[in-house]
Amino acid sequence: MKIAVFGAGAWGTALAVSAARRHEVTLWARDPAQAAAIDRERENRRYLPGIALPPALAAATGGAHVIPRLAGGSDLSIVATPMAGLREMLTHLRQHPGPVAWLCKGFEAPVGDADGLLGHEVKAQVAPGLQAGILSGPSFALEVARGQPTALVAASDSAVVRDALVAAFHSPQLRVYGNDDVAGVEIGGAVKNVLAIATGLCDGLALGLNARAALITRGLAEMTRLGVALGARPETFMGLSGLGDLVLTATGDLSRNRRVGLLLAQGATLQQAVDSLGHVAEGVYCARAVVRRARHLAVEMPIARAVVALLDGELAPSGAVAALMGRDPVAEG
Ligand SMILES: NC(=O)c1ccc[n+]([C@@H]2O[C@H](COP(=O)([O-])OP(=O)(O)OC[C@H]3O[C@@H](n4cnc5c(N)ncnc54)[C@H](O)[C@@H]3O)[C@@H](O)[C@H]2O)c1
Ligand SMILES: O=P(O)(O)OC[C@H](O)CO
Repeated sequence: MKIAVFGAGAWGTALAVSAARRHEVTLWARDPAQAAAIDRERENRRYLPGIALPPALAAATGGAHVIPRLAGGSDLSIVATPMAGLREMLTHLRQHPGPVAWLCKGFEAPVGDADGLLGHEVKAQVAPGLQAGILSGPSFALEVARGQPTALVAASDSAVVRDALVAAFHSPQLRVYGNDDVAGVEIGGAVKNVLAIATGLCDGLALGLNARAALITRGLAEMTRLGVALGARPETFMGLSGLGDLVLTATGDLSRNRRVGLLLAQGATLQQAVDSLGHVAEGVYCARAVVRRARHLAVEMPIARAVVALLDGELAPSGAVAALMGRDPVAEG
């Protein structure tokens, strides 16, 4: 099949590499110099160094006007930008019938009094006719690019989209499970980023393994509460995009979000932490949206609130710990 991947960061490149072992893949980079370097060097040295690109992967560039044409010539289009680029990409794809899937894990940053939206809510606003979904789950780009065993979840209310994602990416190295709980899969992928900042902080402060297990477990409870309030199924949070991605991101040192927490614990400023990554850490950008939506729905999310207070400089790392541990006793649930 023919697959177009829009966005040549670490994750778009890794999935393009994985699919190009069996399919014809075009990897679109918005920066012409980056596209030329990828084609010349047969490697994405800026975002995924050390991974050779298969011959069936071609780099492309060009302004927004080429996006509908590339999508039209493909059986599946993948939006591989961070959450901040999803709205614009879907706008360029609004006349396209699909199938389309995005990879980003987050909420849009809130604008004014409006809530920050999940991917499917952005799609409903800008491209309501598009057959679309999300590919998510516990997956570090480097491991997927190396062909290490990984399981993903393809979420869409359209069986056409789920089937296209399975046909494109399922392989002996990569299992792709279908799910029609789009909101649940999106919320799992977004909230785990915020919680990974918290566990990075916890480990950076050497608070211990008990503390880390408590954060993961109580974080999962927060994620599930928000998800159910937003219409997701509770069992989704026991799956790949809930517990699975939370465990990976909260404990795996390849995680950029976890690294933000580790760096803050060492005394770095948020700007220093973000600058040192060279990649997006979505938890930094969506934590406020998570907390705001929770507040509007009267959902209690103390860990996410502590992360926002830390990111906003209202609490120091030690203050965030004290704020969480000093809360009144409550029943587990
Ligand atoms: N890296 C991973 O292991 C991984 C795994 C699963 C999901 N994700 C998610 O995939 C998304 C992309 O992550 P990544 O690791 O590829 O990020 P990255 O930082 O490695 O690369 C981001 C890419 O998007 C481009 N970009 C940035 N802002 C843009 C915008 N507004 N419009 C268009 N293009 C833009 C950049 O030029 C770059 O090519 C994130 O939401 C991330 O949470 C990442
Ligand atoms: O590096 P992170 O923290 O953005 O996490 C990458 C993936 O989302 C893990 O599934």
